[in-house]
Amino acid sequence: MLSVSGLQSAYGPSQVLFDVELGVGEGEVVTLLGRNGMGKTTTVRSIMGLLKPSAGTVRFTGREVSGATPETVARLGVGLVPEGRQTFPTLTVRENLVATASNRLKRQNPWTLERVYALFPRLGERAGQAAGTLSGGEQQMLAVGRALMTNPKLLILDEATEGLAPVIRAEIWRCIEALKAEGQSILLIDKNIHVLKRLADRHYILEKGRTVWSGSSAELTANADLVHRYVGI
Ligand SMILES: Nc1ncnc2c1ncn2[C@@H]1O[C@H](COP(=O)(O)OP(=O)(O)OP(=O)(O)O)[C@@H](O)[C@H]1O
Repeated sequence: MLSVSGLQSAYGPSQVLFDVELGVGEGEVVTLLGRNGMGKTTTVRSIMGLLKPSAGTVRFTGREVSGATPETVARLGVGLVPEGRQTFPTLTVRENLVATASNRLKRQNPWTLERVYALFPRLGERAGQAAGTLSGGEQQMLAVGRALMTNPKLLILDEATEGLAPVIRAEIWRCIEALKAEGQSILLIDKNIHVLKRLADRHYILEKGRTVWSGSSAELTANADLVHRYVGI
């Protein structure tokens, strides 16, 4: 579904990605791991068309999308929950959810307000409340709900549980598990490696803008020194 190969990206003169390789198959949950500043968010920005790669390829559902606009990438079916949530603060929860909603890919059983409220009952209870007045955890749920309302083929979550209270974090994990059970393809960036080992099928580790390791959850578990070296846990 998503295949990234030899990806290089820079911010002006400063090169950040040197050789990123990663892939997400249909119905797979895949993680991108690595310490702070190793290039995870830059990889996501490059996939989404928010940053134009200087070399390498990004293919999504068989189409080359390196250099495509964010609108094109979104229209092809990539939904992003960006780092820092970025919901529309003055719009209500409901307005946020419908603002970018679509089912362009004609998915059966598409996401609707009702389905999002069933997944996150707190959002239903606060449907008429301005997003800016929600707690951090509720805003995160809204960011996930908003991405789902675009009915993406691939959902990318960049640090979706960062800074959340454990109970809220658990709710986000529960939601991701439910999405996985439905066959949703997901690329996850997160630091909760213990949860990720249980939840995800495969993992990639980035070190200074390069993919230095990839493998299954069992392989990751068997390589505690690897995790310590590259992820710092
Ligand atoms: N807009 C920018 N301009 C210049 N350099 C940037 C910019 N954004 C990020 N960088 C640099 O690119 C490198 C990779 O950053 P990136 O945000 O991709 O890392 P990350 O692995 O996602 O880390 P984190 O977990 O801290 O978000 C860092 O050295 C960072 O300082």
